[in-house]
Amino acid sequence: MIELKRVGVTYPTGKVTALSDVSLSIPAGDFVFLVGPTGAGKSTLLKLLYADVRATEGSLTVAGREITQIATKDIPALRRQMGIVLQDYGLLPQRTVWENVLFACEVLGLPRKDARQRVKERLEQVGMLHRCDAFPAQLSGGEQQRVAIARALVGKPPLLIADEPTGNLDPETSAGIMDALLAVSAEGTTVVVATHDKNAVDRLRRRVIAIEKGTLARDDAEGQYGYAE
Ligand SMILES: Nc1ncnc2c1ncn2[C@@H]1O[C@H](COP(=O)(O)OP(=O)(O)OP(=O)(O)O)[C@@H](O)[C@H]1O
Repeated sequence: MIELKRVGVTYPTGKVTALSDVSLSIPAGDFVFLVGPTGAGKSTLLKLLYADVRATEGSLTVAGREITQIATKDIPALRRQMGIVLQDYGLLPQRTVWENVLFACEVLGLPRKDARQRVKERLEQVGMLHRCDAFPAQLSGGEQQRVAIARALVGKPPLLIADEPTGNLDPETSAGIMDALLAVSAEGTTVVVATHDKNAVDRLRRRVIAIEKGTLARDDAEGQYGYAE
């Protein structure tokens, strides 16, 4: 599903090397936590996967395609293969929960009848169907993040990328969000989650890839959070 070969990223601004010599392979269906101190390069690694930043060294394949030199015009097609969940939820404030998820279906060009069924299924899966008429401002952070996950998944993408999805949430709500991601993984979706959520990583004991100072420090099959902060 994901293959990085000796990938490096140097941002042009200030010549910051965010990643160097990172090689890793994530097979389809894997659930991976990406951990590491602030500034280690986790977001950069995720951004590479959805072609928001480009590799300046090495090569990478995502969802079966070589994307090292992907043309800008081909990026929307790549992103249709994945759901992306970020820390700030990114819901449209003027639209209801239902409309937010339906909008993602429209962007994907799904037939209307099919779309309604999928919106219902996904909101049910994340436990938010009962709030389908609410606007984002009427929801808690955890509820908004659940809706964001439903929206990311409505196109049934083979890959889900989440960047600190529980960053602003209390431990109990975070646990619920992580369990929702695990449920998605159980359906066969490949899930990659960058997180500082020690509780979740230690509780779920999944594959843990640790990045430190832009390099791959650790890759454990049933890993734990710990690294020197
Ligand atoms: N657009 C950019 N231009 C220049 N430097 C950047 C840019 N984005 C990130 N960096 C730098 O690249 C390095 C890695 O940043 P990145 O955001 O990937 O870290 P992170 O591990 O996700 O951190 P955090 O846990 O705080 O989110 C940092 O030194 C950061 O300052």
